Amino acid sequence: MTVKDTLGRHDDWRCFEALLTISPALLIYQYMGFLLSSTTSTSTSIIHHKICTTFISKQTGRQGFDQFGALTLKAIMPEEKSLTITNDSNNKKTPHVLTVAGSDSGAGAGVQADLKACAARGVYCSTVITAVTAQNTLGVQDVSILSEESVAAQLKSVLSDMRVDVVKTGMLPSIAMVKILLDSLKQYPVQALVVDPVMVSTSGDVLAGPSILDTFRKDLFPMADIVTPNLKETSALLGGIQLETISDMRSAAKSLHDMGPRNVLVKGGDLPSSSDAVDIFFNGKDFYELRSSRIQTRNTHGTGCTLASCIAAELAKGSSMLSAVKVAKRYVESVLEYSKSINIGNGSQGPFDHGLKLKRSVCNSSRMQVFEPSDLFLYAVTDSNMNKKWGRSITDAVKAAIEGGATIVQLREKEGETGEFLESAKACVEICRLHNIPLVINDRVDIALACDADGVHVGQSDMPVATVRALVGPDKIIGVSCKTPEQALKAWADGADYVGSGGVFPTNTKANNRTIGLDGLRDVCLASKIPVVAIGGINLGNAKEVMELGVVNLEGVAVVSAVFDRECVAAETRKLYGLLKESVVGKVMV
Ligand SMILES: Cc1ncc(COP(=O)(O)OP(=O)(O)O)c(N)n1
Ligand SMILES: Cc1nc(C(=O)O)sc1CCOP(=O)(O)O
Ligand SMILES: [Mg+2]
Repeated sequence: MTVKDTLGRHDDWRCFEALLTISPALLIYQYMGFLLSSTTSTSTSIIHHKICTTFISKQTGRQGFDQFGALTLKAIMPEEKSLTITNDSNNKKTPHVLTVAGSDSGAGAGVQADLKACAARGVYCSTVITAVTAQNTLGVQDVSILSEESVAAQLKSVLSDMRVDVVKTGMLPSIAMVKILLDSLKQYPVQALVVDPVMVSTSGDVLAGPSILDTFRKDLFPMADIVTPNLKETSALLGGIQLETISDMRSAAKSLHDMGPRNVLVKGGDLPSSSDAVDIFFNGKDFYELRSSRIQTRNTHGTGCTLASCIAAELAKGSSMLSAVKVAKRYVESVLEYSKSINIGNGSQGPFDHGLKLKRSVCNSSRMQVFEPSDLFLYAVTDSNMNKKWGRSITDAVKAAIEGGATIVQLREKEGETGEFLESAKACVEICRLHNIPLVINDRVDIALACDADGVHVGQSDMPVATVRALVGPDKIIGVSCKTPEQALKAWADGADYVGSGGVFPTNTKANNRTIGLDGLRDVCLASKIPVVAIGGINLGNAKEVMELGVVNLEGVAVVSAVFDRECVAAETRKLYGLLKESVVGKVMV
Protein backbone atom coordinates (compact mmCIF):
# COMPACT_ATOMS: atom_id res chain seq x y z
CA MET A 1 0.00 0.00 0.00
CA THR A 2 1.35 3.43 -0.88
CA VAL A 3 0.71 6.76 0.70
CA LYS A 4 -1.28 7.81 -2.30
CA ASP A 5 -3.57 4.77 -2.08
CA THR A 6 -4.20 5.42 1.56
CA LEU A 7 -4.92 9.08 1.48
CA GLY A 8 -7.93 9.36 -0.75
CA ARG A 9 -10.11 10.69 2.03
CA HIS A 10 -9.76 12.27 5.42
CA ASP A 11 -11.28 9.27 7.18
CA ASP A 12 -8.42 7.08 6.01
CA TRP A 13 -5.91 8.68 8.24
CA ARG A 14 -6.26 6.14 11.01
CA CYS A 15 -5.27 3.40 8.61
CA PHE A 16 -2.42 5.61 7.54
CA GLU A 17 -1.32 5.86 11.15
CA ALA A 18 -1.20 2.06 11.24
CA LEU A 19 1.08 2.16 8.22
CA LEU A 20 3.39 4.39 10.18
CA THR A 21 4.12 1.66 12.65
CA ILE A 22 5.14 -0.69 9.83
CA SER A 23 7.37 1.54 7.78
CA PRO A 24 7.83 5.02 9.16
CA ALA A 25 10.94 5.87 7.19
CA LEU A 26 9.32 4.93 3.92
CA LEU A 27 6.24 6.86 4.83
CA ILE A 28 8.12 10.00 5.63
CA TYR A 29 10.08 9.64 2.46
CA GLN A 30 6.86 9.32 0.49
CA TYR A 31 5.33 12.19 2.40
CA MET A 32 8.16 14.45 1.40
CA GLY A 33 7.80 13.39 -2.20
CA PHE A 34 4.10 14.13 -2.08
CA LEU A 35 4.58 17.44 -0.49
CA LEU A 36 6.86 18.55 -3.23
CA SER A 37 4.74 17.06 -5.98
CA SER A 38 2.42 19.37 -7.82
CA THR A 39 -0.19 16.65 -8.28
CA THR A 40 -0.93 16.30 -4.57
CA SER A 41 -3.99 18.15 -3.33
CA THR A 42 -3.45 20.52 -0.43
CA SER A 43 -5.74 18.52 1.82
CA THR A 44 -3.68 15.41 1.22
CA SER A 45 -0.49 17.30 2.00
CA ILE A 46 -1.96 18.61 5.20
CA ILE A 47 -2.98 15.16 6.31
CA HIS A 48 0.42 13.77 5.42
CA HIS A 49 1.96 16.56 7.32
CA LYS A 50 -0.18 15.97 10.41
CA ILE A 51 0.52 12.28 10.47
CA CYS A 52 4.23 12.67 9.94
CA THR A 53 4.58 15.38 12.50
CA THR A 54 2.58 13.32 15.01
CA PHE A 55 4.82 10.38 14.32
CA ILE A 56 8.02 12.37 14.63
CA SER A 57 6.81 13.84 17.92
CA LYS A 58 6.16 10.37 19.25
CA GLN A 59 9.49 9.04 18.08
CA THR A 60 11.63 11.92 19.23
CA GLY A 61 9.62 13.08 22.24
CA ARG A 62 9.91 16.61 20.84
CA GLN A 63 6.82 18.74 20.68
CA GLY A 64 7.61 21.64 18.42
CA PHE A 65 9.88 20.60 15.61
CA ASP A 66 10.14 22.49 12.37
CA GLN A 67 7.32 22.40 9.92
CA PHE A 68 8.39 19.48 7.78
CA GLY A 69 9.88 17.43 10.56
CA ALA A 70 13.09 18.35 8.81
CA LEU A 71 15.43 17.00 11.44
CA THR A 72 14.10 13.48 11.03
CA LEU A 73 13.81 13.81 7.29
CA LYS A 74 17.35 15.01 7.08
CA ALA A 75 18.45 11.87 8.87
CA ILE A 76 16.57 9.74 6.36
CA MET A 77 17.52 11.75 3.31
CA PRO A 78 20.88 13.41 4.06
CA GLU A 79 21.34 14.33 0.42
CA GLU A 80 18.17 16.46 0.36
CA LYS A 81 19.61 19.96 0.25
CA SER A 82 16.31 21.83 0.27
CA LEU A 83 15.51 20.87 3.84
CA THR A 84 16.17 23.64 6.27
CA ILE A 85 16.66 22.72 9.89
CA THR A 86 15.43 25.17 12.45
CA ASN A 87 17.01 25.45 15.86
CA ASP A 88 14.59 23.79 18.21
CA SER A 89 16.52 23.95 21.44
CA ASN A 90 14.39 25.49 24.20
CA ASN A 91 11.54 25.42 21.76
CA LYS A 92 8.50 26.84 23.50
CA LYS A 93 6.33 27.72 20.60
CA THR A 94 4.09 30.75 20.58
CA PRO A 95 0.63 29.75 19.34
CA HIS A 96 0.06 31.51 16.04
CA VAL A 97 -3.08 32.09 13.97
CA LEU A 98 -2.94 33.60 10.50
CA THR A 99 -6.15 35.30 9.45
CA VAL A 100 -6.87 35.67 5.75
CA ALA A 101 -9.71 38.18 5.67
CA GLY A 102 -10.94 41.65 4.79
CA SER A 103 -10.25 44.84 6.70
CA ASP A 104 -13.18 46.58 8.44
CA SER A 105 -12.49 50.29 8.96
CA GLY A 106 -14.93 50.33 11.86
CA ALA A 107 -12.84 47.53 13.42
CA GLY A 108 -15.85 45.57 14.64
CA ALA A 109 -15.38 42.66 12.25
CA GLY A 110 -12.85 41.34 9.74
CA VAL A 111 -9.14 41.32 10.32
CA GLN A 112 -9.46 43.81 13.16
CA ALA A 113 -11.87 41.56 15.08
CA ASP A 114 -9.61 38.58 14.43
CA LEU A 115 -6.58 40.42 15.84
CA LYS A 116 -8.49 41.50 18.94
CA ALA A 117 -9.99 38.04 19.53
CA CYS A 118 -6.61 36.32 19.24
CA ALA A 119 -4.98 38.91 21.48
CA ALA A 120 -7.72 38.43 24.06
CA ARG A 121 -7.16 34.67 23.93
CA GLY A 122 -3.38 35.05 24.28
CA VAL A 123 -2.48 33.94 20.78
CA TYR A 124 -0.28 35.70 18.22
CA CYS A 125 -2.17 36.69 15.07
CA SER A 126 -0.70 37.60 11.69
CA THR A 127 -2.81 38.93 8.84
CA VAL A 128 -3.27 38.55 5.10
CA ILE A 129 -5.69 41.22 3.90
CA THR A 130 -7.88 40.28 0.94
CA ALA A 131 -9.96 43.45 0.68
CA VAL A 132 -10.29 46.82 2.32
CA THR A 133 -13.82 47.79 3.24
CA ALA A 134 -15.08 51.21 4.25
CA GLN A 135 -17.49 50.19 6.96
CA ASN A 136 -19.14 51.55 10.08
CA THR A 137 -22.14 50.81 12.25
CA LEU A 138 -24.46 51.94 9.43
CA GLY A 139 -23.17 49.50 6.81
CA VAL A 140 -20.55 48.99 4.10
CA GLN A 141 -19.82 52.08 2.02
CA ASP A 142 -16.99 50.79 -0.17
CA VAL A 143 -15.06 47.60 -0.96
CA SER A 144 -11.61 47.53 -2.62
CA ILE A 145 -10.40 44.05 -3.44
CA LEU A 146 -6.65 43.62 -3.26
CA SER A 147 -4.75 42.18 -6.20
CA GLU A 148 -4.11 38.45 -6.35
CA GLU A 149 -0.36 39.19 -6.46
CA SER A 150 -0.60 41.12 -3.23
CA VAL A 151 -2.53 38.35 -1.46
CA ALA A 152 -0.07 35.73 -2.74
CA ALA A 153 2.87 37.83 -1.58
CA GLN A 154 1.35 38.38 1.89
CA LEU A 155 0.69 34.65 2.25
CA LYS A 156 4.24 33.79 1.24
CA SER A 157 5.75 36.37 3.59
CA VAL A 158 3.97 35.01 6.62
CA LEU A 159 3.83 31.30 5.88
CA SER A 160 7.42 30.97 4.72
CA ASP A 161 8.83 32.56 7.83
CA MET A 162 6.56 32.54 10.83
CA ARG A 163 5.51 28.99 11.68
CA VAL A 164 1.75 29.41 11.59
CA ASP A 165 -0.29 26.85 13.54
CA VAL A 166 -3.78 27.59 12.28
CA VAL A 167 -5.12 29.51 9.29
CA LYS A 168 -8.51 31.14 9.69
CA THR A 169 -10.31 32.51 6.65
CA GLY A 170 -12.91 35.25 6.48
CA MET A 171 -13.74 37.36 3.43
CA LEU A 172 -12.38 35.60 0.32
CA PRO A 173 -13.80 37.80 -2.42
CA SER A 174 -12.73 35.89 -5.56
CA ILE A 175 -12.30 32.37 -6.82
CA ALA A 176 -8.70 33.19 -7.70
CA MET A 177 -8.02 34.19 -4.11
CA VAL A 178 -9.34 30.88 -2.80
CA LYS A 179 -7.06 29.07 -5.23
CA ILE A 180 -4.07 31.16 -4.20
CA LEU A 181 -4.75 30.34 -0.57
CA LEU A 182 -5.04 26.64 -1.29
CA ASP A 183 -1.80 26.65 -3.28
CA SER A 184 -0.02 28.43 -0.44
CA LEU A 185 -1.29 25.89 2.08
CA LYS A 186 -0.07 23.12 -0.14
CA GLN A 187 3.37 24.62 -0.06
CA TYR A 188 3.26 25.53 3.63
CA PRO A 189 0.97 23.10 5.48
CA VAL A 190 -0.46 24.14 8.80
CA GLN A 191 -2.01 22.30 11.71
CA ALA A 192 -5.62 23.32 11.01
CA LEU A 193 -7.77 25.40 8.69
CA VAL A 194 -10.81 27.21 10.11
CA VAL A 195 -13.18 28.49 7.41
CA ASP A 196 -15.72 31.18 8.21
CA PRO A 197 -17.51 31.34 4.87
CA VAL A 198 -18.21 35.08 4.94
CA MET A 199 -20.69 36.13 2.27
CA VAL A 200 -22.86 38.86 3.68
CA SER A 201 -21.98 41.46 6.32
CA THR A 202 -24.16 41.82 9.42
CA SER A 203 -25.63 44.94 7.78
CA GLY A 204 -26.75 42.80 4.82
CA ASP A 205 -24.06 43.94 2.35
CA VAL A 206 -22.70 41.27 0.01
CA LEU A 207 -18.99 40.54 0.58
CA ALA A 208 -18.59 37.49 -1.66
CA GLY A 209 -20.83 36.83 -4.67
CA PRO A 210 -22.76 33.62 -5.42
CA SER A 211 -20.24 32.67 -8.12
CA ILE A 212 -17.79 31.71 -5.39
CA LEU A 213 -20.11 29.20 -3.72
CA ASP A 214 -18.99 26.36 -5.94
CA THR A 215 -15.33 27.00 -5.15
CA PHE A 216 -16.14 27.05 -1.43
CA ARG A 217 -17.99 23.75 -1.74
CA LYS A 218 -15.59 21.91 -4.03
CA ASP A 219 -12.16 23.30 -3.20
CA LEU A 220 -12.14 25.07 0.14
CA PHE A 221 -14.42 22.93 2.31
CA PRO A 222 -12.63 19.62 1.73
CA MET A 223 -9.54 21.31 3.12
CA ALA A 224 -11.21 22.69 6.22
CA ASP A 225 -10.95 21.30 9.72
CA ILE A 226 -14.08 23.24 10.54
CA VAL A 227 -16.52 25.49 8.67
CA THR A 228 -18.65 27.95 10.66
CA PRO A 229 -21.52 29.30 8.51
CA ASN A 230 -24.45 31.26 9.95
CA LEU A 231 -27.98 30.44 8.86
CA LYS A 232 -27.93 32.70 5.78
CA GLU A 233 -24.60 31.29 4.63
CA THR A 234 -25.74 27.72 5.31
CA SER A 235 -28.85 28.31 3.25
CA ALA A 236 -26.85 29.84 0.36
CA LEU A 237 -24.34 26.99 0.42
CA LEU A 238 -27.17 24.45 0.24
CA GLY A 239 -28.97 26.07 -2.69
CA GLY A 240 -31.28 28.40 -0.76
CA ILE A 241 -32.99 25.87 1.53
CA GLN A 242 -35.21 27.11 4.38
CA LEU A 243 -33.78 26.74 7.89
CA GLU A 244 -36.42 27.18 10.54
CA THR A 245 -35.86 24.56 13.18
CA ILE A 246 -33.02 22.89 15.03
CA SER A 247 -33.79 19.75 13.10
CA ASP A 248 -33.26 21.72 9.83
CA MET A 249 -29.90 22.88 11.19
CA ARG A 250 -28.84 19.31 11.92
CA SER A 251 -29.67 18.16 8.41
CA ALA A 252 -27.84 21.17 7.01
CA ALA A 253 -24.75 20.42 9.15
CA LYS A 254 -24.75 16.88 7.76
CA SER A 255 -25.08 18.09 4.15
CA LEU A 256 -22.20 20.54 4.65
CA HIS A 257 -20.11 17.80 6.23
CA ASP A 258 -20.62 15.72 3.10
CA MET A 259 -18.74 18.45 1.20
CA GLY A 260 -15.54 17.44 3.00
CA PRO A 261 -14.82 19.54 6.10
CA ARG A 262 -13.92 17.45 9.14
CA ASN A 263 -16.29 19.43 11.41
CA VAL A 264 -19.22 21.79 10.88
CA LEU A 265 -20.65 24.44 13.17
CA VAL A 266 -23.96 25.84 11.95
CA LYS A 267 -24.61 29.02 13.94
CA GLY A 268 -28.25 29.51 14.81
CA GLY A 269 -28.08 32.97 16.36
CA ASP A 270 -30.84 34.15 14.00
CA LEU A 271 -33.11 31.13 14.33
CA PRO A 272 -36.58 32.64 14.90
CA SER A 273 -38.08 29.59 16.60
CA SER A 274 -35.62 29.53 19.51
CA SER A 275 -35.33 31.87 22.47
CA ASP A 276 -31.72 30.69 23.06
CA ALA A 277 -28.79 31.02 20.68
CA VAL A 278 -28.37 27.41 19.51
CA ASP A 279 -25.47 26.24 17.37
CA ILE A 280 -25.18 22.77 15.91
CA PHE A 281 -21.76 21.14 15.92
CA PHE A 282 -21.27 18.00 13.83
CA ASN A 283 -18.03 16.05 13.62
CA GLY A 284 -19.20 13.46 11.13
CA LYS A 285 -20.33 11.12 13.88
CA ASP A 286 -22.05 12.99 16.67
CA PHE A 287 -24.24 16.08 16.81
CA TYR A 288 -23.89 18.56 19.68
CA GLU A 289 -26.48 21.22 20.46
CA LEU A 290 -24.57 24.14 21.95
CA ARG A 291 -26.91 26.52 23.71
CA SER A 292 -26.42 29.93 25.23
CA SER A 293 -28.85 32.62 26.24
CA ARG A 294 -29.60 35.21 23.56
CA ILE A 295 -28.11 38.50 24.69
CA GLN A 296 -30.23 41.57 24.04
CA THR A 297 -27.76 44.03 22.55
CA ARG A 298 -27.17 46.05 19.39
CA ASN A 299 -23.44 45.38 19.72
CA THR A 300 -23.12 42.19 17.69
CA HIS A 301 -21.09 43.33 14.68
CA GLY A 302 -18.19 40.92 14.25
CA THR A 303 -19.48 37.97 16.29
CA GLY A 304 -18.90 35.49 13.42
CA CYS A 305 -15.29 36.58 12.82
CA THR A 306 -14.63 36.59 16.55
CA LEU A 307 -16.05 33.13 17.09
CA ALA A 308 -14.02 31.62 14.24
CA SER A 309 -10.84 33.38 15.37
CA CYS A 310 -11.34 32.20 18.90
CA ILE A 311 -11.79 28.61 17.67
CA ALA A 312 -8.57 29.02 15.67
CA ALA A 313 -6.78 30.46 18.70
CA GLU A 314 -7.84 27.57 20.94
CA LEU A 315 -6.77 25.03 18.30
CA ALA A 316 -3.41 26.79 18.05
CA LYS A 317 -3.04 26.37 21.81
CA GLY A 318 -3.65 22.65 21.41
CA SER A 319 -7.34 22.20 22.24
CA SER A 320 -9.49 19.53 20.69
CA MET A 321 -12.06 20.81 18.18
CA LEU A 322 -15.09 20.39 20.43
CA SER A 323 -13.51 22.11 23.37
CA ALA A 324 -12.21 24.93 21.11
CA VAL A 325 -15.76 25.49 19.86
CA LYS A 326 -17.20 25.44 23.39
CA VAL A 327 -14.61 27.90 24.72
CA ALA A 328 -15.12 30.18 21.73
CA LYS A 329 -18.87 30.22 22.21
CA ARG A 330 -18.49 31.00 25.91
CA TYR A 331 -16.01 33.78 25.12
CA VAL A 332 -18.34 35.40 22.58
CA GLU A 333 -21.25 35.15 25.02
CA SER A 334 -19.18 36.85 27.75
CA VAL A 335 -17.97 39.71 25.57
CA LEU A 336 -21.47 40.37 24.25
CA GLU A 337 -22.91 40.40 27.75
CA TYR A 338 -20.10 42.62 28.98
CA SER A 339 -20.38 45.04 26.05
CA LYS A 340 -24.20 45.30 26.08
CA SER A 341 -24.23 48.92 27.03
CA ILE A 342 -21.20 50.36 25.25
CA ASN A 343 -22.15 52.91 22.66
CA ILE A 344 -20.05 53.30 19.52
CA GLY A 345 -21.50 54.69 16.28
CA ASN A 346 -24.99 55.76 15.28
CA GLY A 347 -26.03 52.70 13.29
CA SER A 348 -28.10 49.71 14.24
CA GLN A 349 -25.21 47.31 14.79
CA GLY A 350 -22.34 48.33 17.03
CA PRO A 351 -19.01 46.65 17.75
CA PHE A 352 -18.24 45.01 21.07
CA ASP A 353 -15.23 45.03 23.35
CA HIS A 354 -13.00 41.98 22.90
CA GLY A 355 -10.72 43.01 25.75
CA LEU A 356 -13.48 43.48 28.35
CA LYS A 357 -11.97 46.82 29.27
CA LEU A 358 -14.03 49.62 27.71
CA LYS A 359 -17.00 49.29 29.99
CA ARG A 360 -14.83 49.56 33.06
CA SER A 361 -13.13 52.75 31.93
CA VAL A 362 -16.37 54.23 30.64
CA CYS A 363 -18.10 53.61 33.99
CA ASN A 364 -15.19 54.79 36.02
CA SER A 365 -14.13 57.62 33.81
CA SER A 366 -13.94 59.95 36.80
CA ARG A 367 -10.41 58.73 37.51
CA MET A 368 -8.72 58.23 34.17
CA GLN A 369 -5.52 60.17 34.84
CA VAL A 370 -2.22 58.43 35.42
CA PHE A 371 -0.42 58.21 38.74
CA GLU A 372 1.57 61.37 39.60
CA PRO A 373 4.48 61.39 42.12
CA SER A 374 2.82 64.36 43.83
CA ASP A 375 -0.08 62.02 44.75
CA LEU A 376 2.23 60.70 47.50
CA PHE A 377 2.31 64.06 49.32
CA LEU A 378 0.04 63.08 52.21
CA TYR A 379 -0.60 59.35 52.20
CA ALA A 380 -3.30 58.19 54.66
CA VAL A 381 -3.09 54.47 55.55
CA THR A 382 -6.13 53.06 57.40
CA ASP A 383 -5.97 50.63 60.34
CA SER A 384 -8.87 48.37 61.31
CA ASN A 385 -7.98 48.35 65.02
CA MET A 386 -7.86 52.12 65.22
CA ASN A 387 -11.20 52.44 63.44
CA LYS A 388 -12.71 49.94 65.88
CA LYS A 389 -11.20 51.78 68.84
CA TRP A 390 -12.72 55.09 67.73
CA GLY A 391 -15.99 53.49 66.63
CA ARG A 392 -15.87 54.55 62.99
CA SER A 393 -16.35 52.65 59.74
CA ILE A 394 -13.64 52.41 57.08
CA THR A 395 -15.69 54.61 54.79
CA ASP A 396 -16.05 57.30 57.47
CA ALA A 397 -12.30 57.17 58.10
CA VAL A 398 -11.55 57.54 54.39
CA LYS A 399 -14.04 60.41 53.95
CA ALA A 400 -12.53 62.28 56.88
CA ALA A 401 -8.94 61.82 55.68
CA ILE A 402 -9.87 63.14 52.23
CA GLU A 403 -11.71 66.05 53.82
CA GLY A 404 -8.53 66.90 55.73
CA GLY A 405 -6.37 66.90 52.58
CA ALA A 406 -5.04 63.34 52.11
CA THR A 407 -3.73 63.02 48.55
CA ILE A 408 -3.80 59.21 48.40
CA VAL A 409 -5.46 56.56 50.58
CA GLN A 410 -4.45 52.98 51.39
CA LEU A 411 -6.81 50.43 52.96
CA ARG A 412 -4.64 48.39 55.32
CA GLU A 413 -7.11 45.99 56.88
CA LYS A 414 -5.27 43.14 58.55
CA GLU A 415 -8.33 41.63 60.22
CA GLY A 416 -11.85 40.87 59.16
CA GLU A 417 -13.77 38.84 56.66
CA THR A 418 -12.88 39.02 52.98
CA GLY A 419 -16.47 39.53 51.83
CA GLU A 420 -16.99 42.38 54.27
CA PHE A 421 -13.66 43.96 53.35
CA LEU A 422 -14.56 43.81 49.66
CA GLU A 423 -17.85 45.62 50.25
CA SER A 424 -16.09 48.38 52.24
CA ALA A 425 -13.37 48.60 49.59
CA LYS A 426 -15.98 49.07 46.85
CA ALA A 427 -17.60 51.86 48.84
CA CYS A 428 -14.19 53.50 49.41
CA VAL A 429 -13.42 53.29 45.67
CA GLU A 430 -16.61 55.27 45.01
CA ILE A 431 -15.72 57.89 47.61
CA CYS A 432 -12.16 58.27 46.30
CA ARG A 433 -13.33 58.47 42.67
CA LEU A 434 -15.70 61.29 43.60
CA HIS A 435 -12.75 63.26 44.95
CA ASN A 436 -10.25 62.09 42.32
CA ILE A 437 -8.00 60.59 45.01
CA PRO A 438 -6.20 57.30 44.22
CA LEU A 439 -7.16 54.33 46.40
CA VAL A 440 -4.60 51.58 47.00
CA ILE A 441 -5.20 48.24 48.73
CA ASN A 442 -2.56 46.85 51.07
CA ASP A 443 -1.42 43.24 50.43
CA ARG A 444 -4.65 41.95 48.83
CA VAL A 445 -4.30 41.86 45.05
CA ASP A 446 -7.58 39.94 44.82
CA ILE A 447 -9.50 42.66 46.65
CA ALA A 448 -7.81 45.38 44.58
CA LEU A 449 -8.92 43.66 41.37
CA ALA A 450 -12.39 42.87 42.62
CA CYS A 451 -13.14 46.43 43.72
CA ASP A 452 -11.22 47.99 40.81
CA ALA A 453 -8.99 49.99 43.14
CA ASP A 454 -6.32 52.20 41.62
CA GLY A 455 -3.47 50.08 42.93
CA VAL A 456 -1.88 47.70 45.40
CA HIS A 457 0.85 48.12 48.05
CA VAL A 458 3.05 45.11 48.81
CA GLY A 459 5.97 44.46 51.13
CA GLN A 460 9.11 42.38 50.68
CA SER A 461 7.42 39.21 51.89
CA ASP A 462 4.12 39.76 50.08
CA MET A 463 3.34 38.73 46.50
CA PRO A 464 6.35 39.56 44.26
CA VAL A 465 5.97 42.82 42.35
CA ALA A 466 6.41 41.23 38.91
CA THR A 467 3.59 38.81 39.69
CA VAL A 468 1.39 41.62 40.94
CA ARG A 469 2.07 43.55 37.73
CA ALA A 470 1.18 40.53 35.63
CA LEU A 471 -2.09 40.20 37.51
CA VAL A 472 -3.20 43.83 37.70
CA GLY A 473 -2.01 44.97 34.27
CA PRO A 474 -0.13 48.06 33.21
CA ASP A 475 -2.57 50.72 34.45
CA LYS A 476 -2.69 50.07 38.18
CA ILE A 477 -0.39 51.70 40.71
CA ILE A 478 1.99 49.35 42.52
CA GLY A 479 3.80 50.48 45.66
CA VAL A 480 6.55 48.46 47.38
CA SER A 481 8.04 48.72 50.88
CA CYS A 482 11.83 49.05 50.70
CA LYS A 483 14.41 49.45 53.43
CA THR A 484 17.51 49.40 51.21
CA PRO A 485 18.71 50.94 47.93
CA GLU A 486 18.93 47.42 46.42
CA GLN A 487 15.29 46.74 47.19
CA ALA A 488 14.32 50.08 45.67
CA LEU A 489 16.18 49.31 42.44
CA LYS A 490 14.58 45.89 42.23
CA ALA A 491 11.13 47.38 42.83
CA TRP A 492 11.65 49.67 39.85
CA ALA A 493 13.00 46.86 37.67
CA ASP A 494 10.01 44.67 38.56
CA GLY A 495 7.50 47.31 37.48
CA ALA A 496 6.58 49.22 40.66
CA ASP A 497 5.44 52.86 40.54
CA TYR A 498 6.58 54.06 43.96
CA VAL A 499 8.53 53.00 47.03
CA GLY A 500 7.32 53.24 50.64
CA SER A 501 10.45 53.52 52.78
CA GLY A 502 10.73 53.13 56.53
CA GLY A 503 10.44 52.83 59.39
CA VAL A 504 11.85 56.28 59.51
CA PHE A 505 11.06 56.38 63.24
CA PRO A 506 9.99 53.64 65.67
CA THR A 507 6.31 52.76 65.40
CA ASN A 508 3.73 50.91 67.47
CA THR A 509 1.48 50.30 64.47
CA LYS A 510 3.57 47.59 62.81
CA ALA A 511 5.09 44.92 65.03
CA ASN A 512 8.84 44.16 64.86
CA ASN A 513 9.45 46.79 62.24
CA ARG A 514 13.12 47.66 61.72
CA THR A 515 13.81 51.39 61.94
CA ILE A 516 16.07 52.70 59.15
CA GLY A 517 16.15 56.31 60.34
CA LEU A 518 16.48 59.45 58.26
CA ASP A 519 19.84 58.25 56.91
CA GLY A 520 18.35 54.99 55.67
CA LEU A 521 15.53 56.93 54.05
CA ARG A 522 18.02 59.27 52.35
CA ASP A 523 19.99 56.30 50.91
CA VAL A 524 16.83 54.74 49.49
CA CYS A 525 15.69 58.04 47.96
CA LEU A 526 19.05 58.71 46.33
CA ALA A 527 19.19 55.25 44.78
CA SER A 528 15.57 55.03 43.75
CA LYS A 529 14.44 55.49 40.16
CA ILE A 530 10.82 55.93 41.22
CA PRO A 531 9.19 58.30 43.74
CA VAL A 532 9.45 57.54 47.46
CA VAL A 533 7.07 58.12 50.36
CA ALA A 534 8.43 57.98 53.91
CA ILE A 535 6.62 55.86 56.53
CA GLY A 536 6.91 54.80 60.17
CA GLY A 537 6.34 56.85 63.29
CA ILE A 538 5.77 60.08 61.36
CA ASN A 539 3.57 62.67 63.10
CA LEU A 540 3.01 66.39 63.54
CA GLY A 541 6.16 66.58 65.66
CA ASN A 542 8.62 65.15 63.12
CA ALA A 543 7.09 65.40 59.65
CA LYS A 544 8.87 68.65 58.92
CA GLU A 545 12.21 67.02 59.70
CA VAL A 546 11.47 64.30 57.14
CA MET A 547 10.46 66.71 54.40
CA GLU A 548 13.41 68.96 55.09
CA LEU A 549 15.77 66.13 54.19
CA GLY A 550 15.24 67.70 50.78
CA VAL A 551 16.33 64.61 48.85
CA VAL A 552 15.40 63.92 45.30
CA ASN A 553 12.50 61.45 44.89
CA LEU A 554 11.08 62.02 48.37
CA GLU A 555 7.53 63.08 47.58
CA GLY A 556 5.70 62.91 50.89
CA VAL A 557 4.86 61.06 54.09
CA ALA A 558 2.60 58.10 54.82
CA VAL A 559 0.89 58.01 58.20
CA VAL A 560 -1.40 55.70 60.13
CA SER A 561 -1.69 56.61 63.81
CA ALA A 562 -0.99 60.33 63.34
CA VAL A 563 -4.37 60.72 61.65
CA PHE A 564 -6.41 57.57 62.42
CA ASP A 565 -5.53 57.04 66.08
CA ARG A 566 -7.11 60.39 66.84
CA GLU A 567 -10.61 61.53 67.66
CA CYS A 568 -10.97 63.87 64.71
CA VAL A 569 -9.34 62.42 61.59
CA ALA A 570 -10.15 65.38 59.33
CA ALA A 571 -8.70 67.94 61.74
CA GLU A 572 -5.44 65.98 62.30
CA THR A 573 -5.02 65.40 58.57
CA ARG A 574 -5.57 69.11 57.90
CA LYS A 575 -2.91 70.08 60.44
CA LEU A 576 -0.41 67.66 58.92
CA TYR A 577 -1.20 68.89 55.43
CA GLY A 578 -0.51 72.47 56.46
CA LEU A 579 2.78 71.50 58.05
CA LEU A 580 3.94 69.61 54.97
CA LYS A 581 3.02 72.56 52.75
CA GLU A 582 5.13 74.86 54.92
CA SER A 583 8.14 72.59 54.68
CA VAL A 584 7.81 72.26 50.91
CA VAL A 585 8.22 76.01 50.51
CA GLY A 586 11.93 76.62 50.26
CA LYS A 587 12.83 72.93 50.03
CA VAL A 588 16.41 72.42 48.80
CA MET A 589 17.05 69.31 46.73
CA VAL A 590 20.11 67.17 47.26
C1 LIG B 1 3.15 53.44 51.85
C2 LIG B 1 3.45 52.17 52.56
N1 LIG B 1 4.71 51.86 52.79
C3 LIG B 1 5.01 50.71 53.45
C4 LIG B 1 4.02 49.86 53.85
C5 LIG B 1 4.33 48.56 54.52
O1 LIG B 1 3.99 47.45 53.73
P1 LIG B 1 4.44 45.99 54.19
O2 LIG B 1 5.91 46.00 54.35
O3 LIG B 1 3.86 45.02 53.27
O4 LIG B 1 3.80 45.81 55.59
P2 LIG B 1 2.24 45.78 55.94
O5 LIG B 1 1.68 47.13 55.73
O6 LIG B 1 1.60 44.80 55.02
O7 LIG B 1 2.19 45.35 57.34
C6 LIG B 1 2.72 50.23 53.59
N2 LIG B 1 1.70 49.48 53.96
N3 LIG B 1 2.46 51.38 52.94
C1 LIG C 1 2.57 50.05 57.73
C2 LIG C 1 3.94 50.44 58.05
N1 LIG C 1 4.99 50.10 57.25
C3 LIG C 1 6.15 50.51 57.74
C4 LIG C 1 7.47 50.27 57.11
O1 LIG C 1 8.47 50.59 57.70
O2 LIG C 1 7.46 49.78 55.99
S1 LIG C 1 5.96 51.35 59.16
C5 LIG C 1 4.31 51.13 59.14
C6 LIG C 1 3.38 51.62 60.18
C7 LIG C 1 3.22 53.11 60.11
O3 LIG C 1 2.31 53.48 61.05
P1 LIG C 1 2.46 54.82 61.90
O4 LIG C 1 2.32 55.93 60.96
O5 LIG C 1 1.33 54.73 62.88
O6 LIG C 1 3.80 54.72 62.55
MG1 LIG D 1 2.29 43.82 53.29
